[in-house]
Amino acid sequence: MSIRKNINISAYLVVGPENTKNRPVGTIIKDAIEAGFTCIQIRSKVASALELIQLTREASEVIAQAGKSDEVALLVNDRLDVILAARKQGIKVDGIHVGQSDIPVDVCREYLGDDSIVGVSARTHELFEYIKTVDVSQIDYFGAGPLRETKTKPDCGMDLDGKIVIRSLDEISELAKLSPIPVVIGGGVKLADIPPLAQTGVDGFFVVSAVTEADDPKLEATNLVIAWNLNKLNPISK
Ligand SMILES: Cc1ncc(COP(=O)(O)OP(=O)(O)O)c(N)n1
Ligand SMILES: Cc1ncsc1CCOP(=O)(O)O
Ligand SMILES: [Mg+2]
Repeated sequence: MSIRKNINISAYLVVGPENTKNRPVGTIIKDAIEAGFTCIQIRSKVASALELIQLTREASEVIAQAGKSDEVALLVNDRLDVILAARKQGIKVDGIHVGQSDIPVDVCREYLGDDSIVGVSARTHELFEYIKTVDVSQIDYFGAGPLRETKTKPDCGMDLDGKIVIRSLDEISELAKLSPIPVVIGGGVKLADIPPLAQTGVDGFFVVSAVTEADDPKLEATNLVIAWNLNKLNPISK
């Protein structure tokens, strides 16, 4: 079955070389996958296209070596060009994550094809109206948040007036109920947040620093996965 139909965003790592305290990205990804993470996104605002292709290749190999190419999705943030180039080189990349100012969803879908995953960051401004009304026919999940401000992405949750809007657990529960497609929540998420977040009914959490900056990334990733699995509600069927 295509990984798109089987998408699992319950434990989602976003990572790039600027996040790892100089440790190899591939090693952090390996730790996360062995800990049970279900989705990996390569995201770098500093790496060149060639570096991103190489990181994507390493991530894809790590997933394959773990025997999880059919269960752990590998996405690239923003860079449709990088995905197309990687695929041209025979690298298995499963899709893209784009935000509100990135390449439009219909273009991503056209170039990546029906078996690919296209994830989209939900709009901050008028979030609930957006979730209820946007055409989701080509979108596989919404990324939303933040739970709190985060130095990993200082503009996360920035409203039209430049203020950062954080989301309460009640708002996140509402989002889970309203969204016609799965929702993954990130931005400032740490281990202690997982039990209440898992109880909101969303489909998953995403983290950067909780894992990539941990003294022991594998242990932290393991604890995050265990906490999610112990506390998650039965997903709302969508
Ligand atoms: C899973 C997930 N959700 C949201 C984002 C943020 O995407 P975007 O708004 O495009 O911002 P950048 O990540 O490009 O800075 C994400 N990357 N992943
Ligand atoms: C990529 C991204 N998109 C929204 S918040 C964020 C960064 C989250 O980083 P952290 O988990 O370190 O707060
Ligand atoms: Mg983006």
